[in-house]
Amino acid sequence: MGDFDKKYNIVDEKTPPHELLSGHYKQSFAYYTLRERLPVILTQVVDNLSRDKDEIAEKFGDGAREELKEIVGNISKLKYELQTDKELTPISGTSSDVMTWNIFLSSLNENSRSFFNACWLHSECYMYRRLRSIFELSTHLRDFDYFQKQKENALTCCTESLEKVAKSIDAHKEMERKCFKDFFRRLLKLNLWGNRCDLSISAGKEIIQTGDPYTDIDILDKYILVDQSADVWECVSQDDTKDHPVTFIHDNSGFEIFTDFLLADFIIEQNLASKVRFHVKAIPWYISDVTPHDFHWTIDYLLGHQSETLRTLGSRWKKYLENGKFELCPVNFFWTSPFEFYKMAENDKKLYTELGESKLVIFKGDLNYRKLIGDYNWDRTESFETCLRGFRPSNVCTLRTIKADLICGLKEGVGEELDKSDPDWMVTGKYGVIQFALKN
Ligand SMILES: O=P(O)(O)OC[C@H]1O[C@](O)(CO)[C@@H](O)[C@@H]1O
Ligand SMILES: [Mn+2]
Repeated sequence: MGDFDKKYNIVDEKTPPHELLSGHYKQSFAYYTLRERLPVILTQVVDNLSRDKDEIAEKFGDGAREELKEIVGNISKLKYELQTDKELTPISGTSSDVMTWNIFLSSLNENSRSFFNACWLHSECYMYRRLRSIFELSTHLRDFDYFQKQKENALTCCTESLEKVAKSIDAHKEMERKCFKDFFRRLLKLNLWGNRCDLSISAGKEIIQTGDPYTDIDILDKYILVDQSADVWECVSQDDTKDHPVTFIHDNSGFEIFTDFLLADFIIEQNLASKVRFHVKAIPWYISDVTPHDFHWTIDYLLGHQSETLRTLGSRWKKYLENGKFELCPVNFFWTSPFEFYKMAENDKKLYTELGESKLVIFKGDLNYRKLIGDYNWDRTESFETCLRGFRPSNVCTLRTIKADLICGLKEGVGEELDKSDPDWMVTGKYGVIQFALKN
């Protein structure tokens, strides 16, 4: 265990003998994120509020216009605290997660309880949680989603591509059952690359998906550093588990959630599982993460689209929601807590048990990956199973494009090669992994 880790009370028997990622290290991506990326994200929220103030006042009333001034002041205060590495003070708010957050914060050692000295995962989640409190404590804007417009744009700006993908998939569906394995693996890869499109990495600018990513998908295979898609197929195609759901832990709105639905659709159509469950975030999170509103909005948007292909998909998915083949799980604050997933069994036993009912749980994206293996400087060849530290409530799959400097499960030499050929390979989202672990 590094000296730095010893400063934390969060150390327990599952803590690996590696350094934590933290803004404390000036050459790190954590430092760059806290110093450059997060202040920009806060500034953009302020800019968007001022740009949209008339629209907001129209929707939430004149009281909201008045409150906006105070809200902007509080966001600036949060930005100042972040930039000057202030202490992570208790969260105020009315939601049921406030107490858990504050107990967690008070468990951190005093000398590591600040933005740049805390573990990166914790201080970054903390910033998004504090931002939410500012609105939560207001009278008129409690339910306002300050990232909503960006999330909606992320879908509406790529409908051409959505249509192409959907058409191309339909054409391929006519295949024989013996080819379903390849078809499924392609959908899985499409779903992986859909994760390139999150908004927090681009500080809120849309990443426009063009072309037909389904047909082009094989070209990207060279960027998949670990490909266990065959194991995922093995798991999902087991006949004796088809009465068990497949569960998605969603990540981003826009193109990504569309590809989540395409994969879920295939699972239902091919009767691989009787239902697909979806978990989303309870509050606006990391700009693009899906909330219940985004989930329904996406399906309704497709349902009302002028493209017949998209309308057909939208109405099928709406029907699945009505007949229970798709199930949006009740919001759970565990997903926006500071906890790594190995802590789920002790912090939310019910959720852990519920995930255990599934034949497969698919964790989408970079942040979920960080919570699966923890913000540690793992040996890059360490096995995925080891890094999960016991968190295997069910068969677990992760589809993650690499946007943070932590990874596991690589073959010997792969990381070193990339360090030389593409020094930024861990933070651009250009590379991805499909990793899988069997239930405990
Ligand atoms: O939407 P995702 O894939 O979880 O990515 C979230 C973003 O947050 C980070 O994990 C930290 O800022 C990035 O590395 C990534 O850009
Ligand atoms: Mn995200």
